[in-house]
Amino acid sequence: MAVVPASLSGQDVGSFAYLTIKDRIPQILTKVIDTLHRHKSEFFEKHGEEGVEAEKKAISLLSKLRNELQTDKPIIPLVEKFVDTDIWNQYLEYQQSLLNESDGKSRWFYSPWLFVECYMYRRIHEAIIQSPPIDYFDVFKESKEQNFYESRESVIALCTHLQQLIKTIEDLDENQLKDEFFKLLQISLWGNKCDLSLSGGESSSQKTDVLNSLEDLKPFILLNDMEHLWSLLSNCKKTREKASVTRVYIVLDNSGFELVTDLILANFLLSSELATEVHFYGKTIPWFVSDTTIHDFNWLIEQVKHGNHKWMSKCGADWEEYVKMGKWVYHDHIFWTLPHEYCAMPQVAPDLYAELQKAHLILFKGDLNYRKLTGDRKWEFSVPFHQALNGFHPAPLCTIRTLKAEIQVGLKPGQGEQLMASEPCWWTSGKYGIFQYDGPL
Ligand SMILES: O=P(O)(O)OC[C@@]1(O)O[C@H](CO)[C@@H](O)[C@@H]1O
Ligand SMILES: [Mn+2]
Repeated sequence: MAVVPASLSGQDVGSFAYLTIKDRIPQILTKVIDTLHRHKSEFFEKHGEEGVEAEKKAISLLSKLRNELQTDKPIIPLVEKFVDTDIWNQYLEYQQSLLNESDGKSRWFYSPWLFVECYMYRRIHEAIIQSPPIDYFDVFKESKEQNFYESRESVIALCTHLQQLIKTIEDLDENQLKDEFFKLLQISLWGNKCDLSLSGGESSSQKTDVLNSLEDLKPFILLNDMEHLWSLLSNCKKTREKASVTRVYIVLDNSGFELVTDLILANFLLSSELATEVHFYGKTIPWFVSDTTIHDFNWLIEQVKHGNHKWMSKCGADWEEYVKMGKWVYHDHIFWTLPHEYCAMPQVAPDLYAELQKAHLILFKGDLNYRKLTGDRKWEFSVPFHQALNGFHPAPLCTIRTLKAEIQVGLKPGQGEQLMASEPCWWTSGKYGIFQYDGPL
């Protein structure tokens, strides 16, 4: 095993991880409890007294969870049977086996941040599934929907742009097509600013005109491997035999505005023939507030289709058609909501790893994916991305992420230190973004 640095953790007082565990996570839990409260009458209407009792039970489980967290109690095993319960509990044991200090029990502030933060969302899910008949309830649904509604103007602008582009796409020369590809990649990048976990669950939608801001935002792209993506896909297009395929996989992040930007990009990939199939990977359970589940994916396409705007509706109708025709395929896998680093995928989820190996290119959206790709570890800024991936190389891949955690690799010597000196929050504010590629050049 290669030597890897220590994990980011709440032990480092004042770090972003510490502040997340201390402030942001309890704030999210409080919001979840409040959401359940607000739906009390809905539960009553649907399920009668049983619904109200279930709401009380879920709230009491969540209040207990918040107390465990705030008093830094030991991390306890999951109790409710679910597809991943055993894997989670094995992982908890594994984390305990790594401890040589304290009382040998994993604790919120002492254990790796990635582990405890994932565990918190998994415990929220447990509280819900332990509370039938409201065990179907997505506590983050409202916020995700609000994010979409508030971004309406930007969604219309993007759909209109895409439809105009498609009309003339066959007349574009190579350079023009490449420019358009780059534009939509950047839109998908900046779409990642809109996650709801960083804002503690508060509204974080897209209200500015992102299309006309791209030039101004360029200086904030710290690593820009877009050219590699173009070479790879345009080469696939040129050398592809008639009946063969080019598969692009998008490991999705947030629903709402970010998902729209990803679907716009995916639509362009098909229309430009840079890809012939797009596969999407979402989350099986509600995750990190705004992450996409199959319900969010279908809901959003439906909303776009009935958007009451010519070009928006056209996009929605086309997207529905792509799904029906199998040109767009949505996949679920429990691995995406486990706490493991991606380098563990071949052991933990060999079926998923084998699936990813079929991709011509995998796009990993968002900050959490970056944390899992690099193991959420204290890597030096200049360590090559390939090394930080620690053996995870299923296919050529690119991470598209705005920086929202204290982790960044692959920078030029001195670049990270310089940013640190001039702007201490550079890697947590979401102001900067990267396209970081790993694969054959
Ligand atoms: O993956 P995303 O949606 O881009 O970001 C997830 C995120 O908001 O969650 C954590 C804070 O709780 C941070 O790592 C990160 O900023
Ligand atoms: Mn997210």
